Amino acid sequence: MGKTLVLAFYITICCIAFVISKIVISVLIYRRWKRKKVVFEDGFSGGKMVLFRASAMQSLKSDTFLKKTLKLSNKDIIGSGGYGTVYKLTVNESIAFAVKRLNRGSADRDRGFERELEAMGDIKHRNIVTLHGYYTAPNYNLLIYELMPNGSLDAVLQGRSMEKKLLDWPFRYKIALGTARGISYLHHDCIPHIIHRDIKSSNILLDQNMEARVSDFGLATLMEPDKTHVSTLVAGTFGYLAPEYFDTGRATAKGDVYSFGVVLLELLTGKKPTDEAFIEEGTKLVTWVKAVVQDKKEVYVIDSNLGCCPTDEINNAFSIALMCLEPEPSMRPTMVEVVKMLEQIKNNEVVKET
Ligand SMILES: Nc1ncnc2c1ncn2[C@@H]1O[C@H](COP(=O)(O)OP(=O)(O)OP(=O)(O)O)[C@@H](O)[C@H]1O
Repeated sequence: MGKTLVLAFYITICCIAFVISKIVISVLIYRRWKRKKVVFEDGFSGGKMVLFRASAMQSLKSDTFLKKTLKLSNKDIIGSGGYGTVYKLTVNESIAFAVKRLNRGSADRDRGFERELEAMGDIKHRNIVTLHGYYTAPNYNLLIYELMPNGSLDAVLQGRSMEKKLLDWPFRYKIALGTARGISYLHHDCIPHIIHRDIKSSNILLDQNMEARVSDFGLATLMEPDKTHVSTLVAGTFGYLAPEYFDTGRATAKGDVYSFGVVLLELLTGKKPTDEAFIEEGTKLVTWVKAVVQDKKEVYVIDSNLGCCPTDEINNAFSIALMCLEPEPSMRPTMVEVVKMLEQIKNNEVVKET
């Protein structure tokens, strides 16, 4: 009787394990299928369009989409950066995309396009802009993203895209936390891990709910799990780069943490790290804020548009920013720790140095 029971127990365990393994395999196959591509060749211009299979793309006919993409003109431009121009592609009243055009010809730009595909091809996270597909032609490449209706954080902070006063402390806190979660996902959950290398307010886009989405992976570096750094040529944006990067040329996750610290200061003070006033005075946003915090005068430097906000929350946010901006990289928290500390702010817990 005893033996029969033991046997029945083992058989049950085996059956459950079998069913669970089948479910896991099915989920993996489904996820891979979802990311499968629909490829559309364009005989006329010699280009190739690849659309990732996702719900947003399913209702679209690739040839209609391709025709609309090829018709983009100056009137559709919504932004431009050092590497390319961004257009709004309207499919119909309810569906629109952002299309970034990168002219080919320089190895730098081609490499940026490849990096973006490598890094973003498989990512799906609520705080990272989704890449829906791409188009590659002999003279240029296009990247097709979901459209972020509220534009970039720097435009909002500088009052270029919507009323700055709308961006009060609860919104800024939400943006800081969302950005931190997005970077934390890249650093800790993606395999291989991803170092963004160009975290700055113009690369943080805002969706219809003012939720932050990290974008622009043109400089991103994929890092094998056992590595701590990747050697690169100095690239990134002045004002956001960690000091050690100039000496070592090494891209590390702690470099992204530093850049995030600068963005957090921008959110708190409303000042641009590249503000000419700092250059004229021979200082930097980071140095200026450090002196202010040392004198316990945070309240005098916060952006007046933050509205009425709890002082302890603001002081804690300043402390987190300064931890991220530690000159010694090993003293900076990881992005997982940053997320935790930011979450503690709303739980009224005192943020402690890590
Ligand atoms: N998915 C998107 N939805 C809405 N607007 C976007 C999107 N992607 C980019 N933009 C707009 O286009 C602008 C330019 O973006 P882009 O990534 O080319 O350059 P950048 O980050 O501003 O500068 P650089 O690439 O030189 O560092 C952004 O600041 C933003 O306003």
